[in-house]
Amino acid sequence: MNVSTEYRCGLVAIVGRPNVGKSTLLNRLVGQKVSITSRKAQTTRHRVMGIHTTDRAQFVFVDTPGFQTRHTSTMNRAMNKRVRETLSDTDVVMMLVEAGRLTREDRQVMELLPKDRPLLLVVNKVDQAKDRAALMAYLQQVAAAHAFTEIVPVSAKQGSNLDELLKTLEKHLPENPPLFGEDHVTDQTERQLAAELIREKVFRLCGEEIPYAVAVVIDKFEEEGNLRRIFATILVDRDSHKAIVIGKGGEKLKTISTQARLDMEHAFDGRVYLEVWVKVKGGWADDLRTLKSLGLD
Ligand SMILES: Nc1nc2c(ncn2[C@@H]2O[C@H](COP(=O)(O)OP(=O)(O)OP(=O)(O)O)[C@@H](O)[C@H]2O)c(=O)[nH]1
Repeated sequence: MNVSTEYRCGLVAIVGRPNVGKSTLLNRLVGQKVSITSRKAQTTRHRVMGIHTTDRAQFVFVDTPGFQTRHTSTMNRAMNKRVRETLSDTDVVMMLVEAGRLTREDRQVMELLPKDRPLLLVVNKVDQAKDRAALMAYLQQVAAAHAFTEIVPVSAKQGSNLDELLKTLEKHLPENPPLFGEDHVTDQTERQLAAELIREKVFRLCGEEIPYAVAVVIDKFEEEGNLRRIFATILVDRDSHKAIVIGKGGEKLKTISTQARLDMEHAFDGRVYLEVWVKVKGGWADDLRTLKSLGLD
């Protein structure tokens, strides 16, 4: 049997007003946060938040930049238009609400939902529902509020009914081969990946001249919206190696950090400010830091 003809894969947008449990659900569905080392054309308008792969399907969960429901000025109407366009770029839209609550903000989110995609309403936090009758009444209320393709009650926190949710989602994914292979996804943290990308550039750009192991320490890693500010130090064994890594007039180091930064922006799908220093390893303090960065302390 040719598996690829039956395999399902697609982009699943997760939307919902703040606090409905989007992050909790995503963590439950995909486990550890992943970094993508290779972006795909299909995902350029989205940020891939996580991937769940089985032997039958691959779910690529994405968020929708600019999704907001608070304002209705002209500028935001333009923004909402963009949000709508971005959402119709996905294969399935999954909207979350809290069991027992349907607020004005929820209704505003509903207004932004595309009409030509499968729409899944996930009623989260059912563990908080008072009783079965109240939950049934609530499900009827949300079913009347918008034309959802499916409604699935879950508790992201307790992990209940998530298999059912994935089964329902799978039905609505198009037949496609998986978008991401294992080699495109790493479960390294973004911090580790940043260090690895710098190290790789050092080897690529001065490999022959630096025969000894080079360690990269991430001194600071800050996230601010879509921008990551990363401060790193390349630790080398001797002064002569430091000179090689820095290069004439700092040219080599500049190339290393520019190439590493571009790779990071690609992998993290966001802007990166990168500052890289070179230091000669010396003394116990640096050695300790090196061991730490290698996870060997
Ligand atoms: N009781 C209960 N609480 C939940 C459940 N899912 C999430 N929560 C809680 O709801 C709160 C908000 O959850 P988040 O996952 O941060 O919500 P979010 O939608 O990502 O929020 P924003 O990042 O603000 O958009 C947290 O305190 C969660 O622990 C659930 O199934 N049951």
